[in-house]
Order: sequence, then C-alpha cells, then structure tokens
Amino acid sequence: MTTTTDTYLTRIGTLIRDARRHQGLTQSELADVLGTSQSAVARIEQGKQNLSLEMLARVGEKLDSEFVSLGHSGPQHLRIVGGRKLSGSIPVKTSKNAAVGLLCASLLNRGRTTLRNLARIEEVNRIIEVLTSIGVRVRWLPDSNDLEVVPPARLDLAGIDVDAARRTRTVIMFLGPLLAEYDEFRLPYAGGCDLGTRTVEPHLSALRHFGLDVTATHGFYESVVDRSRHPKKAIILTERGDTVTENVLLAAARYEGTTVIRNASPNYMVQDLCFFLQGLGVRIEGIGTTTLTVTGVGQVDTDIEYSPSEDPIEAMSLIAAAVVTGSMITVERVPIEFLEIELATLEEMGLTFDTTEEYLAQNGHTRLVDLTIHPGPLVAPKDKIAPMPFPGLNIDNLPFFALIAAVAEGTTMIHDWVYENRAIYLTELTKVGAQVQLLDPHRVMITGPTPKWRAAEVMCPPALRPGVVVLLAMLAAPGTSVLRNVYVINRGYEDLAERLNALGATIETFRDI
Ligand SMILES: CC(=O)N[C@H]1[C@@H](OP(=O)(O)OP(=O)(O)OC[C@H]2O[C@@H](n3ccc(=O)[nH]c3=O)[C@H](O)[C@@H]2O)O[C@H](CO)[C@@H](O)[C@@H]1O
Ligand SMILES: C=C(OP(=O)(O)O)C(=O)O
Repeated sequence: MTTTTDTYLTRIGTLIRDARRHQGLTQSELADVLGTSQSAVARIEQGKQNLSLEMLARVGEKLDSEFVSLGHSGPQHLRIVGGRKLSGSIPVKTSKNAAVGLLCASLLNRGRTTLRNLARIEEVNRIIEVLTSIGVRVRWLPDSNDLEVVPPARLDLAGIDVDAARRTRTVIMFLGPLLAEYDEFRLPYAGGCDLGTRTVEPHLSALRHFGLDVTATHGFYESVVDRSRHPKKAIILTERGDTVTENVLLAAARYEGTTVIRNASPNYMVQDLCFFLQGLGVRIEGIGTTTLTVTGVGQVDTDIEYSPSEDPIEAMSLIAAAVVTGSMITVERVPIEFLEIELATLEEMGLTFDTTEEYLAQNGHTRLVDLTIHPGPLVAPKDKIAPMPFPGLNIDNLPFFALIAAVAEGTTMIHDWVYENRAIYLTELTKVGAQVQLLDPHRVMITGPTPKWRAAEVMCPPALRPGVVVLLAMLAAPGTSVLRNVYVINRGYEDLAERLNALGATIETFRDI
C-alpha cells in the first residue's frame, strides 16, 4: 500500500534528482559532498530512504536549491542557470490578446468555431473554464493547439465559474456578445494582472449606445438591456483601447444596422477579431484604421475556422532574450507590421538584424518575417522611450526596453504613462544587478551597461511583462537564479521555459512540496 509518506518521499526524491542533474552532478559526486554513498543517493532519489530534516537541509545547501522549501503545493517556480549564450531559431506563437477576443467572439456564433493554433496559455485556460461553466462545449482537438467551441442554444449564465472569471479581465468582453440575446444578466468584475486601476468606463459608456446599462454591485456587473436604444450616431471612444474597441465590435456584429466606431484601436488583436467577424458575415470597413464601419447580422449559425496571427509581444520578448544574452538567434514568424517602431528604436540604439522577405500569417492578412538578431554593443537612445496606442511603440513591449536599456551604454528613461504600477516592477531588475532608478510611479532611469549581472532569488512580479523581463535578465546572470510563482508568465506564454531551453537556455520548472 502506498502511504502519504511514500508519496512525499518520492516527490522529494524526484526534486532532488532534478536539482542534482540541473547542477550537472552524478549521484556519486553528490554522495561525496554529502559524505554518504552513491547507493544512498539513489535510494533518496527513488523515495526509498527516510530523510532526516538535517539531511534535507544539507542536500538543499549542497545543491544550492530551494526545492525543499515547505509550503502548499501549487505555485510554479523557475530555476535558471544563466550566463549562457542562446542560438538557433524559434517560431513565435499566436497571440494571447487575439485568442481572448476570439474566444469571446465565439459566443456570437451558434455554429462551431474552430480556433487554430491557439496558444495553450493560462489566460486561455481561464476563459475555457468560464465558457464551460456557462454551458459552452469547448475541447482541444487531439494532438493539436486547435480549439473547438460550440455554444448551447441558451447559456447557463447563473452557473458561471466566478473564481476563473475573476482571474482574468477578459470577461468584460462578454458584455458585447451577451447583450444581443440576454435582456438581463450579471458578470463578475474583471480581474487580471496587478497593474493598478484599469478603467472599464469606456466599455460601459460605448455599450450604452446598444441599450446596455450596467450597475456594479457586490462584485458583479448587473446588466440590463433597453431594446429601444440603438447606435444612431457614431460611437466615439474616449480612449483608443484595444478591448473596448473589441467589445463594441462584438456588440455591433449582431446589430442589424450600421455602427461607426471612431478612435478605434487598429491594433493586432482588433484586426484579428475583424477578420474573424468578416468570416461570420459581418461587414467591416476601415480595418487597420481608427474608424471602423460595421454592418452586423441578426443571427450567426455557421461553422468557421480561424487562425489568429503571431504575437508581436512574444516576438519582442524573444528579441530581448537575444539582446540581453548577447546571442545570435532567429525569431521566426515575426508580425513585422506591429513591431516597426520597436525595431526602428532598436536600430537607433545600434542593434543590427536581418529580415527575410515578408510572408503572410495563417489569417491571410498579417505580414510576417523571420528576423535574425546580431549581438553587438548598444547605446542608450537620445530620447525617452514611451508607448502609444497602435501605431506606436506597443504598451506591452515597453518593459522589454528597460531590459535592453540595461545592456546599452548610457542612461535611458522609460516612461510608462499607461499603467499605474507597471514601471515600479521594473525596479526588480536591480536584484539581478541592473542599475534602475525609480523617478516616480511611471518613470524609471536605467543606466547601462549593467556592470555585473548576478544570480538571485526573486518573487515574480504580479504582472506578465515585468515577470518575463526579470526571467530574461536571469538568463544573462551567471549562476543559478530562482524566479518564484510564475503564474503570470504562464498566463501569456506557452512553454516559455522549454522553448528557451531549445535555444540553449537552462531553465527548470519546479513546485513547492
Ligand atoms: C486582452 C488585451 O488585449 N489586453 C491588452 C489591452 O488591454 P485593455 O484593452 O483591457 O487595456 P485597458 O483598457 O486597460 O488600457 C490600458 C491602460 O491604458 C489606458 N489608455 C489606453 C488607451 C488610450 O488611448 N488611453 C489610455 O489612457 C487605460 O486607461 C488603461 O489604464 O490593451 C492594453 C494596452 O494596450 C494591453 O496592455 C493589454 O495587453
Ligand atoms: C497587460 C497585459 O494583458 P491583460 O490585458 O491580459 O492584462 C499584457 O498582455 O501585458
């Protein structure tokens, strides 16, 4: 009979084995430093040896490892052996942000929606949980990243998985699709990364044109639809936000009339959503501009397949990985039209790279290239680096410039005017040796090149991009670093550790016992 003790011993044994291999030690070598025999180490690793606390502490110390930290099993951590060059090629996956918009859009369709090549990421998992809880049939097709979604005739909105919904901000984009069919409904408040307050007011005021009235009470958006109200005049968005534009598109898609949206975001995820909606029969003019004219359809009952485009933010992350480790790598399937300003800025900093001829993404529209980064010295840009809604330097790419600035000669100012908290997290880079000074909650000054990257144990910042930035800095830092609780990274990147390992990185995932 297997007891709980056996299970613990086996799990501890496996962690010890992994940590030993990670350090490049044989069982005999570990046995030597522990003052024991190889067969004892073998038994420990197989979970067949009762371990004293003292022995556990010694093993942890010798393996320079946190693997025996006691706590609830759950959060995933990364152990990174840094200071190594990367090489080879890596394809960019499709974007989180298009995926979440498309999943919400699948609610518009009574038929079967198949989303091809979706990134298998935690954010998508949360939405799948929410969709499943309200009665939508969702399944990954065998051996693929293709997701099939079939909504029921009537959604079970009362059954919504509130916990899953609260872990993402995406549920706000259920408002647009739901208002076409439901006169009254409630949705949990939107959550997501901890980036400070993010307004939903632009969503609510834009959707009022379609009769939607929302009262926020007790953690829910209580929604009522007044069917006598229609978008008679152009909807002017007060912010050029991505998801607010998508929400209005989703509402307009089922409105049998013409909606004009001004100050619309022309960003990549909005374009993907527009192409998908066109596939459902919705007429949309002005894709890629700030004025969208949408003529909706009453009912949609069609089987549709769609493949979103590659993620410009993941592409930027991989470019940053090459730059910070001084490596030559080829990033394949880079959506070049959404990285032009980033690349122009990097060129001004001295980066050299080659690109192939352009080719089209699976969506038939987005222009891609393969991009080879050549390592070389960089200089700080003459002006501050600040984001703008598309077409501008992407707001989500800004944190990667903090990392790149840390390897460039001189001082760079990064100005994140968008998010209340995000720039603050960039100071975490000081833990691995970067010289980062916080001027105020929105501005950091980075002085490079970093004299000496050093390995460290860091709690992952509770925000996706700053989390990845710290991870990439750890790739540059010789020695073993630990990045704890990387859920936020998994929210937006599929198998990032494994994929970086395929380029020659040494990153191991582990959990507390
Ligand atoms: C699922 C998805 O697609 N998420 C993206 C989307 O989130 P989303 O569309 O939800 O972004 P928000 O609406 O929260 O906007 C982000 C912040 O920018 C501010 N703001 C935005 C536009 C503008 O013209 N003026 C302005 O001040 C907002 O007040 C907010 O503080 O856009 C963000 C900004 O590009 C990205 O970081 C997110 O990755
Ligand atoms: C802030 C981000 O996304 P979200 O809107 O999902 O929080 C991001 O992708 O960096």
